[in-house]
Amino acid sequence: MSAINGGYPGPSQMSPIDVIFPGFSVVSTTAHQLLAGNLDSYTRLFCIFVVFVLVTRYGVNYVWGIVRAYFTSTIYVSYYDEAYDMLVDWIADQPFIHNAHSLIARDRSFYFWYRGHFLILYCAVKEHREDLRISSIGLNANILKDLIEECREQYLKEAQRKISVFKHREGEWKKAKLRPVQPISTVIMDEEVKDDILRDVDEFLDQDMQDWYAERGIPYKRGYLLFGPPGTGKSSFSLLLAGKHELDIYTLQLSNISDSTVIRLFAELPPRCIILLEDVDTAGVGRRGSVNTVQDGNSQSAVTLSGLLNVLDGVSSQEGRILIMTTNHIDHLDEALVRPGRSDKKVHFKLADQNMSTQLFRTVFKQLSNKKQCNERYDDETIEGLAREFASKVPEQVFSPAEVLSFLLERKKSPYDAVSGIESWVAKAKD
Ligand SMILES: Nc1ncnc2c1ncn2[C@@H]1O[C@H](COP(=O)(O)OP(=O)(O)OP(=O)(O)O)[C@@H](O)[C@H]1O
Repeated sequence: MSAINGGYPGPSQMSPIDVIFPGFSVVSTTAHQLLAGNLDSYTRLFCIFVVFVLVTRYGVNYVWGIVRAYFTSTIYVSYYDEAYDMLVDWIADQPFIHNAHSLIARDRSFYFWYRGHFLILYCAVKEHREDLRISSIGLNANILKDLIEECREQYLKEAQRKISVFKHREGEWKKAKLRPVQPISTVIMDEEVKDDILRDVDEFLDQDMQDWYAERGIPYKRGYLLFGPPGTGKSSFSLLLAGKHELDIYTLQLSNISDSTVIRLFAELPPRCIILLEDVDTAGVGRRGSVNTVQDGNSQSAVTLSGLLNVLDGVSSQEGRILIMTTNHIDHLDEALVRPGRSDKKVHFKLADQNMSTQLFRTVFKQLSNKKQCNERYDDETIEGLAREFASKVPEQVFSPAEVLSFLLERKKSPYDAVSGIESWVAKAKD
């Protein structure tokens, strides 16, 4: 034994130097034996292998630890920092990540190039929250500052692409949520009808238009009545219209509100905004004489048609406000509500026809570049053929776009399943 060890501590014995350089004893013992040449060739090969493993295991880590400690710049982003959300949003769009949430679920490192610099992203999970650390080689931290700045800019740009939706609560407007702005093309409807209303809104919001109205003494406001069966896209269209023009949207359910509250809420509207009155027919204000009685505080009060008309015509509802009323039953509405001046344009939202079913199919199964797909990749031609086949099996004007979309979403993993399942779904739905 002593001949083999040659006076050096064996692998099982720890020398104090092992604390500083783990594995030192093993390496030095082996090296000594090799240099002494008193081993047979198999043992020598084995020793070389062990040395190699140890050097790889400890040496690389050790050198990397030194580089990290003394030759890298690092920024730490805690879960509670504002920069955390910005960074995670940015990471989610990077090609080296396929799913940002899988990144954030466990301890791991990612290596990537950013503007010609090699960066390391490390995610550390601590007590159900994650902290991020990004390092670059070199002592100049400018590249990390640039990265954070880019994340911030992207984040702010995205926030701008969200619209504020206000709802009324206890007689006050409350910001309900920020909604991401999607293109209005995602609402599928007759293209001519859509173009017509979009052109009308564009023209109304044109910069010179306010003066044009003022010079002629015409109140600067515009009203639209969107009518059609449930689930045909009336509310979605209104929200996306707000997004398109970067306007805040104020939504009002008239069914539990009094005249005095409506007056107060309209008085608080900002100059340029959209006010959305949903399902005006169900509010009890659809026709003259009908009164919707509600509890408002302690006193019995009700929103009335005349009360609503006064508010819509009043000064507080001018200055560039767009009124959108939606209803499932245009025939239930009083003429006064439908007439031009209050409803300048009436837009019919229809049940799905063949063209709409084809477009809904495309929406669900189209391939998005750089985005993770939840279904297998199919080429455009295949999707196009399947979309036409699918639409030919959906009867015209029977189902709402919401119903067709919901059917497709349940089968979003396979366009073939959607095509093969549509006939039995239609038959069942018609029963
Ligand atoms: N024309 C459409 N194009 C695309 N998606 C649609 C369309 N219509 C409905 N949808 C889908 O159905 C959901 C419900 O639609 P939405 O609330 O806009 O319908 P609505 O006509 O306002 O219904 P309601 O009359 O019941 O208020 C939407 O979130 C959207 O996903």
